[in-house]
Amino acid sequence: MGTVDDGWGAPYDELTYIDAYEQLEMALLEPLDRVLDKANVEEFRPKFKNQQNPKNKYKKKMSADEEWKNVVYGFGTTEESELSDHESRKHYFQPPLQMQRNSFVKNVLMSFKRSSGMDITRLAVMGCGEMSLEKGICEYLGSFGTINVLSVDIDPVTLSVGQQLLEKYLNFHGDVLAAETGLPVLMRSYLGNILEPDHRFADVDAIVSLEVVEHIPLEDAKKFVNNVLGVLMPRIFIFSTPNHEYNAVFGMKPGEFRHDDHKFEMNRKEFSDWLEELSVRFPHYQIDKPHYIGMTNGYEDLSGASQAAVCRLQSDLNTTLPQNVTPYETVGHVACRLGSRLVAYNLVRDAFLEWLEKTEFRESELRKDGYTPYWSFNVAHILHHLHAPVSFTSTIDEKVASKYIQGMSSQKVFLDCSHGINGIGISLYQPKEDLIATVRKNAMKH
Ligand SMILES: C[S@@+](CC[C@H](N)C(=O)[O-])C[C@H]1O[C@@H](n2cnc3c(N)ncnc32)[C@H](O)[C@@H]1O
Ligand SMILES: [Mg+2]
Repeated sequence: MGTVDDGWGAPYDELTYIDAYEQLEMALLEPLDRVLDKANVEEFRPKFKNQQNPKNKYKKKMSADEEWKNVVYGFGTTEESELSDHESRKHYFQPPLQMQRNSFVKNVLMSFKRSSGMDITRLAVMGCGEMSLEKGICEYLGSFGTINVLSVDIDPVTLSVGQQLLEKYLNFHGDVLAAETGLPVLMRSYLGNILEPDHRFADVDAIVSLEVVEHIPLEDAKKFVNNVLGVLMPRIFIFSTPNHEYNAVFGMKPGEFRHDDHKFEMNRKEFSDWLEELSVRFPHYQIDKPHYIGMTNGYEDLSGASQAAVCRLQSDLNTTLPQNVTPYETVGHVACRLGSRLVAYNLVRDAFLEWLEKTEFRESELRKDGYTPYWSFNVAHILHHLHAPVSFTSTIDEKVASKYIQGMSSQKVFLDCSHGINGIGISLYQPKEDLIATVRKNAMKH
């Protein structure tokens, strides 16, 4: 890999890409420690909490909250008001709070990558839940220089839902992701308790844990954070938790928690005191003052709905956790195939050039059914000249390859599907040398 002058993108060469793809395919063949029962995503949505505790679904919510919504937005009760998770009533925040938290993480990681000049090769998400963050940031993973994402959660049902939603997302956005710059990313999920450190999570550059600590008793939550900063020691750690004072905005009574499963909620002073304590205890981390996420007009004095900590490792310390400490079980893996379009394009280009050099254009094979005499060639034959593992070449579609060839030849080649195959046509009056020169010139840059 070359150096990046402005800290963005990554000028990987073809070989690096192909190697990465090959490694990815191998990793996807590794057996999982456990296969999770497939959870029913439809039933599970919209909130995991209701699913775990179906009674909550029918609990009537306070009217103060509904009144507030009426006042501010002029609409009445919706299904959302039946949710036990107050903040997820999306009308409070535009964009939704969850999305704002994800983009906060994206921005912090982007600037961390830029200022440190180092790739965030491995990124871990602890208490990943439905993998909202994973979905939200996958298109940026190339800019971070990420090739591995590790996600862990203790709840197999949530994890199964997360896996399914992530896979759906990756498939649906496959084309966009393929056009992004970056190496392919292996996204692996683990079943485990974040209170127990696992060496694979000690070996990462960044750890993110959004809205998780408050779901664990305070003492354990502190133990978890101490483990991250003292044992796992990532280069950057980001975690968030609700700002309890902000519950007033949702029309909640003082002391009432935002979510039934919360074991504690902190006000701004408690959270900032916690971060002070951490700074003293872990002097090798520089810990920012709390960041606030999710604002509502008229409530500026309450700062924001979520409070987040950003901790950056100051010295070149590494974990002392032994490699054989791996309590988490691997339960899934999926590929985010960033950059594959560029690789495919350049491979097709090399194949086309090689084919052009080796193929004789014989007079006897000229077709005369067109406006001018031309040769028609089967694209499949050109693709025999692809030099890459089958696992990759098999993902290159013939039709798409024909379009690439048409583009790289500056339209000096035309698409010819008139003979029942994916073909390209080359006119008798198109000099071969000129065609080769054009294709050489039209390399797509990483
Ligand atoms: C409110 S959800 C947040 C999910 C996700 N981070 C997000 O931002 O959407 C909290 C998650 O923490 C997980 N969790 C709670 N205690 C845990 C533990 N001890 N180990 C691992 N995960 C835990 C829960 O299963 C749940 O999925
Ligand atoms: Mg929560």
